[in-house]
Amino acid sequence: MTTLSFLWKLTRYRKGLFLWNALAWSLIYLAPIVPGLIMKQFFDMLTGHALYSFGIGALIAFLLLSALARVGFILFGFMTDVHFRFRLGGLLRRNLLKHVLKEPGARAIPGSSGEAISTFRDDVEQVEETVSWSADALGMMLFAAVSCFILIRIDAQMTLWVFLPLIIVVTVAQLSTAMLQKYRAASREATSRVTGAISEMFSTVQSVQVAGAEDRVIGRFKRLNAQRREAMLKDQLFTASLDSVFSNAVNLGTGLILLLAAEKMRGGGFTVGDFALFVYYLTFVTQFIQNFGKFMTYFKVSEVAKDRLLALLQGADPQRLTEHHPLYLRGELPEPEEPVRTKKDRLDVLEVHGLTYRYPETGRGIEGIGLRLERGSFTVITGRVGSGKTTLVRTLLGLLPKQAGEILWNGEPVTEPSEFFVPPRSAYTPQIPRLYSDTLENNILLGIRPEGERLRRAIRSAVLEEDLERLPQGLSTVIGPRGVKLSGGQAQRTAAARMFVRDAELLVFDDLSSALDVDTEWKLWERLEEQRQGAACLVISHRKAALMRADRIIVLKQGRVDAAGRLEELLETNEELQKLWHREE
Ligand SMILES: Nc1ncnc2c1ncn2[C@@H]1O[C@H](COP(=O)(O)OP(=O)(O)OP(=O)(O)O)[C@@H](O)[C@H]1O
Repeated sequence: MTTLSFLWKLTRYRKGLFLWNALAWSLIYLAPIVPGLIMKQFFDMLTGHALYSFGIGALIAFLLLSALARVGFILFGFMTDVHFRFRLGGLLRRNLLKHVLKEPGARAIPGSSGEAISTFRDDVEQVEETVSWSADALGMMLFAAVSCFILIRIDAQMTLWVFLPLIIVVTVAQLSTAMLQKYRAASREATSRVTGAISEMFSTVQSVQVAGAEDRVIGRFKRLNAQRREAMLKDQLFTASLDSVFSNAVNLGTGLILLLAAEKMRGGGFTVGDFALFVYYLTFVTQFIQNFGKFMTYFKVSEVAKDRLLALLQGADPQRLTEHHPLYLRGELPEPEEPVRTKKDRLDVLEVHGLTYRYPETGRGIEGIGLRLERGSFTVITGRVGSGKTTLVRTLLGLLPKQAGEILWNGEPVTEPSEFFVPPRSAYTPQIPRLYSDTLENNILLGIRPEGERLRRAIRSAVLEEDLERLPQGLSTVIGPRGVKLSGGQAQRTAAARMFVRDAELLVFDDLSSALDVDTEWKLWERLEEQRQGAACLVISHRKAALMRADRIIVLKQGRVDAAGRLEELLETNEELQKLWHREE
């Protein structure tokens, strides 16, 4: 997608608003034409060259009126501009966020969250700026055309001297854009790395303290800042140099005009009013040249911004970035849609054949996994640390992109696991639950409104009801960023309640019980048994409470299925399971 078509598609999102904006800014830029002509009239009146004769009072009234009209246009222009660019930025951020939330978890963003935030903030703002400046560019061009017409009629040669600097500036700007783009990309990259480091530091405070790595972390942060300073300096220096080229070219032109005008006035073919008009318009022509250069710079820089925005899409259709969707800026927000359960969603049997995923960085992962889950079954995946348990469930659920294998839901192939394995078909609790700084209730519900007793039942199944009584405001307790006000076990059970309240057909637990004491874990599995109404459970665990309950155990070793069967047989035949079992003892 070219930058021009990208910006054009965005502009079309609010055509009407853009037209109003373009009209307002055209009027703002055209407005100085009028006082220029009034001034010419005034000086020609003084020297007796005036075509029409007005009193001084009338001229002052004209000047005041034109100034007032310009103030009105500016007010209107700023209003349309703010509304227009806010919607454009909103659309871009909405489309990006929608894409990020739809991608499989492991692929959601290509870099760190800090880098993504910098793209959401700075690059979107850059694009807004460019589109908003296109209205200015239009207004400036109109002013150039009209003033040029008036000035050429007075003196064509002089007019050339006004516009000559413009041609120089445009050429210089064109020639240097490639370099500017390079410096801008480098400075944005360096800023992203600094933001990324800040977000990493905040999210790993405890690990840094435990490892005693404060000095090294700060050292790295300082190095990143030094790199950013260097990149920013180059970027700013180059931009400022380009600016000074623009303004000096214009100053040079001004000097030439003054020399030429003096000569012509002595000859008598040029009135004082003409001179006043040239000098007056020159100020605006200067602004025009500088601003037009600025617009061209913005245009080039927005190419960098566009590329960084597209990088967040990770190869998805670029058109997704500019698709037109409502933003709901006024009135009530639409209710989130609760998934409707259909007959096809019911799980009778889930089969997996030859499932493979290897992490590109380490070449480790899972290879050729097969499994079969029937309605109401309880399957445990077990194995040593690093044997591939988490990779298996994440690949099955589409949170990692499978590299080979087939997944069949009631015999039907699942083509997009990341879109398919969501409630009401499936719900998942990861090893480390993701909780938010909100109330416990909102953390469990995440926007849905369960009817009747569903929430209370989910809380009971997750063995959370006693904790609720002890929390100061029960379900309305705000649990702090990432749920820091909860214990590890409470956080895991909150995540479990979030899963249970969705009444899914397939419940996937990744080591849910790792932070639970033995009694609580027994209670949890027992209550789940009473409540789950035919849902199949896929549970990663090496704990006895889960293994003893399993209809089928799958033992993983180095990414492959080492053995599968019931506990009693495996305890006799499988060495891996024997070791895990005895370690538990
Ligand atoms: N993000 C990653 N990038 C590269 N390699 C990874 C990544 N995550 C895991 N691995 C590797 O893949 C293999 C399987 O990891 P996985 O997390 O699936 O094991 P696991 O059995 O779930 O371990 P645990 O019991 O610690 O949760 C391991 O060798 C691990 O080093």
